[in-house]
Amino acid sequence: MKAAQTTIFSHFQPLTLLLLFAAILVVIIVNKLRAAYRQGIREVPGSWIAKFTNLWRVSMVWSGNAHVRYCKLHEQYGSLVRLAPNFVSVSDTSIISTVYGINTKFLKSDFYIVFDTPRDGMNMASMFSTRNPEHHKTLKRPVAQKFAMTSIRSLEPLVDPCSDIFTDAMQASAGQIVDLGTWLQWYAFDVIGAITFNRRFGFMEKQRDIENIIEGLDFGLAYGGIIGQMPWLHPWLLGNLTLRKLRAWLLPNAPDPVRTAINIENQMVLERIEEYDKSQVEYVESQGQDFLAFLRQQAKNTSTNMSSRDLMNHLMHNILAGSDTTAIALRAVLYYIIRNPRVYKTLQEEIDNANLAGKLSKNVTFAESQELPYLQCCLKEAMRFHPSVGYPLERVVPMPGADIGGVYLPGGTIIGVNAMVIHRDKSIFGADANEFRPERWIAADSKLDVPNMERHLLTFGAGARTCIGKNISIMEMGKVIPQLLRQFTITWASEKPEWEVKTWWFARQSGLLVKLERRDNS
Ligand code: HEM
Repeated sequence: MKAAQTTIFSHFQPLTLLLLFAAILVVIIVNKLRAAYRQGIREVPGSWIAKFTNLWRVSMVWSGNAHVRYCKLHEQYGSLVRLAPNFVSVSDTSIISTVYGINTKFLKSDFYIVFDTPRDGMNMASMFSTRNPEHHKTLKRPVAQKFAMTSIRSLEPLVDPCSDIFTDAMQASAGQIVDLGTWLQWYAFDVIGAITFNRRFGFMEKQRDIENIIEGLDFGLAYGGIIGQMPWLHPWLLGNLTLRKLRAWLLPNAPDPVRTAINIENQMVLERIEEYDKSQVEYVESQGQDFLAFLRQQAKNTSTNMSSRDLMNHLMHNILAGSDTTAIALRAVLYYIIRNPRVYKTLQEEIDNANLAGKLSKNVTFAESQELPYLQCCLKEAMRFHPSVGYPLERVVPMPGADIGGVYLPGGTIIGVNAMVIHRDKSIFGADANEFRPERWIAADSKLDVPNMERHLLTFGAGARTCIGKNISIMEMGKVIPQLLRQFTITWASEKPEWEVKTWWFARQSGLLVKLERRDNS
């Protein structure tokens, strides 16, 4: 044994070790050079460091300024920008239908694995995060009907009590400075709880971050946004079940998105599933418009048995995909209205006239909101000016490669179009694309090609994987905003001239401090 050890050791003399390291270094350098100067992608301009390492891209998103940086990079380099050895950001809009369209061969990249959620000891892809088109179809089939326009109205009775709690709380705070951004987040979370499993989280009633849900999910977004740039790290970090347990044991008070998700599942969703299963007749008849009731009822009607894992996957996914996104859009609408007196006045007049004509119910309905054309323009313009997602929607170029914006990129290259960049494209949205101007969406008045603008509005993504919850959000916004503006005059009350935006996947705003004064209508 001793002799054997001596023999092995004798092979590793300093010179041998040095040669070994040198060989490894040469292999790494050669691989880096090959990746950097791969045919096709080498023609794409960008920072020279980005050719060699993903760290450049990580440093770019780390600051939370990606929404600004992406725009500047495209201004500097043009429609294709290389941000990493294997990643190209694209602002050439002619590729959108090929890359994102129905039956596309450009599949979601591994960026999305950071949004898989843990369940039963494994990481599980959701309808949003799955990279596999067949899996996507399987997940989408049972729920698609509930997201359809025809079903949206059935959700309104679940939304109305949330709007009342919200406006009542604003009544109580009238005249004081209110952090409207936080309230809109509480509102959006409570609405999504109500429509998903017929229970509000209670953020608005308790006026605080219950069970640190918001803190945990914020941390998850920052983690996902940064680690998603190097997704191969994820299995060694929060994607690793053992490491996660160790982290929770060592740092019990640190924000933990996984624990947050598990807490929501165990403390809220499971309880509702049990309640539903115990008294389903009463539940369905009295309140059964929510997603849980729909899925349980559908399984019963079709004699299919959706596993509790799949059921949980659908319900949790609604909560994760539909809360922050809507809160960001709501903040954007109100912020830009408040900061643009001309727009505010026009919108206020539209709402007041409709109200005087008896066209608005106590709880404004979705149908009524759609009869307010200027409001609809404000919603679109705010979501154009400040889309909720601030990163490119990443897709993988299929084998053997594809022509992207005039450059033939090899299969396996990751590309993505960023709504933040496209939405400021003057050739689509007009010379004043950098201004907030809802009138651009009025087809009769606008000198712009409005249908073309609609096609390039990427707030909800595009094509095969476009947002399935879009109508729910538009319904939510269309209902609450007129209700709020009918009751209050809202003014900017922060000492700072603007809000602050930090982007880690979602472009989240803070500092939306306002004062609400009661109006005669309240
Ligand atoms: C203003 C609010 C919202 C915005 C801005 C938004 C944005 C988006 C975007 C950009 C995508 C595409 C992501 C990609 O291609 O990588 C997406 C997908 C998705 N969103 Fe939304 N979303 C919103 C509200 C909602 C709501 C309320 C729900 C559910 C209740 C929801 C559920 C989903 C789902 C399930 C997908 C994946 C669809 C698929 O791959 O088939 N979203 N969303």
